[in-house]
Amino acid sequence: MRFQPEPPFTHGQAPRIGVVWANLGTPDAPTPAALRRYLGEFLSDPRVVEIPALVWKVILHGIILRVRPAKSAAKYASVWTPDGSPLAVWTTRQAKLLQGYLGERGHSVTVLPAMRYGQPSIASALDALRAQGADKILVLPAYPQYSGATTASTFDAVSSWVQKVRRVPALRLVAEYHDHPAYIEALAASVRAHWKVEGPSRMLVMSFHGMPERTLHLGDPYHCQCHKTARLLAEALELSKDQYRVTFQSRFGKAKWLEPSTEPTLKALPAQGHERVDVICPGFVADCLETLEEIQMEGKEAFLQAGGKQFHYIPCLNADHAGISALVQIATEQLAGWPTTQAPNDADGKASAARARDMGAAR
Ligand SMILES: C=CC1=C(C)c2cc3[nH]c(cc4nc(cc5[nH]c(cc1n2)c(C)c5CCC(=O)O)C(CCC(=O)O)=C4C)c(C)c3C=C
Ligand SMILES: [Fe+2]
Ligand SMILES: [Fe+2]
Repeated sequence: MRFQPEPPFTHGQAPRIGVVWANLGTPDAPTPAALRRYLGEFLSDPRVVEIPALVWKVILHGIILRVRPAKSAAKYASVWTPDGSPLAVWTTRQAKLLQGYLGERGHSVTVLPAMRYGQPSIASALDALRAQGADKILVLPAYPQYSGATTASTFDAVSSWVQKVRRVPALRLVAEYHDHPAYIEALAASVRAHWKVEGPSRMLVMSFHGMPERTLHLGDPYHCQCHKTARLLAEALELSKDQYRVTFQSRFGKAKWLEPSTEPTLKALPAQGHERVDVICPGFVADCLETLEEIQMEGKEAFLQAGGKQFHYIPCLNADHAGISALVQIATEQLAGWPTTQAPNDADGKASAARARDMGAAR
């Protein structure tokens, strides 16, 4: 069958509005086998690695998937929690909180977490929302800054699902929110809260996930959006230019990536007179391998070994009240015009009355 069967429909069923809170995905265990599955899917996405397919297939299967899974599994094991991978734990919790906060503000919507790679897949979240009767769905990626590798790839997954569905719901895709005042203020509040306990820092490093530099020249707005987020955050914190740095982490492969790189920057700071550094990762809304292992563990070690004395990692927004409130504000603006404030019973009553009338007229 070309199009999958529609979920059962009962006349009078209240239409629902759904939100998909979409993140990258993470392995389901910190083991080489799970990493091979995860990296195999992730790194086969042409949005992530933009080199000719055949050449990449040979490198990926011949080298990378033989070597990297064991190394990455050991890194994941160092941050794994009793409830699973931090990225999965936070993303699930954030979806629940988002639905709860939206409900408290009178918006009756179902929010489901989804992962671009692994489970729960974007298609399964969209199927689940359709099964609940959702005829309007907002897709909110967990990426404030747009990039082809992340945001566009999420939209690709939505579009593949659309091509298999008979009754396609109304869809809205949120492309970016890198300069949204509520998101900037949530980040600023998290830094201020940290400084209230630890005292202010003379150097704040804002570390974003890297991308191949070529994507910048090809017109990907990611680099520009990271810099705008950083500038707005610095302004909110009243930092002068010499009190913060914008860096890029998680380099992959041999191509040139965006500069400056986080680790060399951290290593250079002590010689420039900085005994203390505070690091925040504003592009990640949830702590994950890249923030916990690469920054909080490896970054700290690099800074201390280079002569630094105090390394402070400022966690991602995670389940932070201001962070979730910012996401609620972003979602609410994007849901504008959709009847989210209609009480389900009310909607149910109106829908069944209207349908009964339609059916009567049709007979
Ligand atoms: C060519 C490779 C990669 C590109 C391009 C890339 C872009 C990119 N990634 C994120 C966010 C995350 N990446 C994470 C892990 C991760 N990223 C890559 C490679 C590329 N990322 C790899 C191989 C991995 C897996 C870990 C490893 O083996 O090193 C994660 C963490 C996932 C987790 O499970 O915790 C996130 C989040 C962004 C935002 C981005 C482009 C802007
Ligand atoms: Fe990545
Ligand atoms: Fe990494």
